[in-house]
Amino acid sequence: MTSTLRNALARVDDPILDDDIVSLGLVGDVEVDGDTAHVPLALGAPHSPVETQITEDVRAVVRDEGYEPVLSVEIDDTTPAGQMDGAPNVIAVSSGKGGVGKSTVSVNLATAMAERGANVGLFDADVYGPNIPRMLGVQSEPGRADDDGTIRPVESHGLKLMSIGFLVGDDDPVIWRGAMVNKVLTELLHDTKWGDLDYFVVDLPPGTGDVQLTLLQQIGVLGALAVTTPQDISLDNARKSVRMFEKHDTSVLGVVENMSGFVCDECGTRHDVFATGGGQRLADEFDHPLLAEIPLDPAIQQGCEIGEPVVSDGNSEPARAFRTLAERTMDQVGRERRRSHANGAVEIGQNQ
Ligand SMILES: Nc1ncnc2c1ncn2[C@@H]1O[C@H](COP(=O)(O)OP(=O)(O)OP(=O)(O)O)[C@@H](O)[C@H]1O
Repeated sequence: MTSTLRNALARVDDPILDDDIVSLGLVGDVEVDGDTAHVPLALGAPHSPVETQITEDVRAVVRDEGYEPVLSVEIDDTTPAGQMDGAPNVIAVSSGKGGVGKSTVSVNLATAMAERGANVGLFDADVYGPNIPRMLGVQSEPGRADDDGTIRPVESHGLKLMSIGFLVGDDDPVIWRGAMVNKVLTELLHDTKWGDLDYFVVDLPPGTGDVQLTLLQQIGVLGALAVTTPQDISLDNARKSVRMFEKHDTSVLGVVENMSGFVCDECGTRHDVFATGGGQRLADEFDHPLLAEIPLDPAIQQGCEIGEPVVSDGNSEPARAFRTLAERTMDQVGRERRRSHANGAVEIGQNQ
């Protein structure tokens, strides 16, 4: 009976890994109990579009076979899980240089993931410009938790937020040396009571120095996003970021082109203020996907000023672009995790 069900589940495809979920080793031991079928699935990117589709397809097949589905989700893989309680999928948002919109991308990405139903933590590690609390309109400071002295993150827009800005204030010039920055960031990260998270977005300081590397190693990053604007000078810096990740065996989930073009309200014409096609060129050069092109739009900047991420703004063009970014990023996370599980399963001979 369970083998019939297993065979039926092979009708469900993983559209990213391009094979069926049984052959990929994503279906564990199926158990039938009366008219209920328990199906363990190896999935790693909660609320991602593709994994949502896979679970819906599995439920439909199980029902077609005459059972009520009960799914459980657990994954074994070799990708780094965040080294915090709850081992979330850690996504580092990086840029080779400051001012390209890395923090704006981090905030809107994290908000969009939370709006899809995921538990999301956002860590503002940008020591040189910790302005995420302001971008989220956060007035309060994090509190000490009563029981064990850990710090409780601030909750805002469905996210759990901790920022180095809560310690230094965003007007204070940071004159710390690298070692001190590392120490403070590491303590802040580990002393925060994050709870169970699905995704953990880290807004890295711009550049490719020691601070960035230490953080990558400390947190256990699953993959990075490289944010760039379209013009050559920004691309040169973004290229350095991508090389830094590759050198340290950190996957690059994709490239984000920000300030990609400005569409005039009045005439509807697109103006490529900062040249065009740079993000795609960078993506092609390293064979990574271009995940989104975020337009240059005053609403994005205004959202940052008033503390309301533009992604929550209904159907506007920038909101849609950030939502696309979140969906594709989550799908890239799922791809990394399922692929790693599938490869492991093949190696240890479980995928027969
Ligand atoms: N697509 C966009 N359209 C309009 N304004 C934008 C866009 N992206 C970012 N901005 C604005 O550009 C400024 C810089 O953005 P942000 O602080 O996110 O950059 P950053 O790369 O994180 O900088 P740093 O690393 O120096 O802190 C902000 O005022 C922000 O509101």
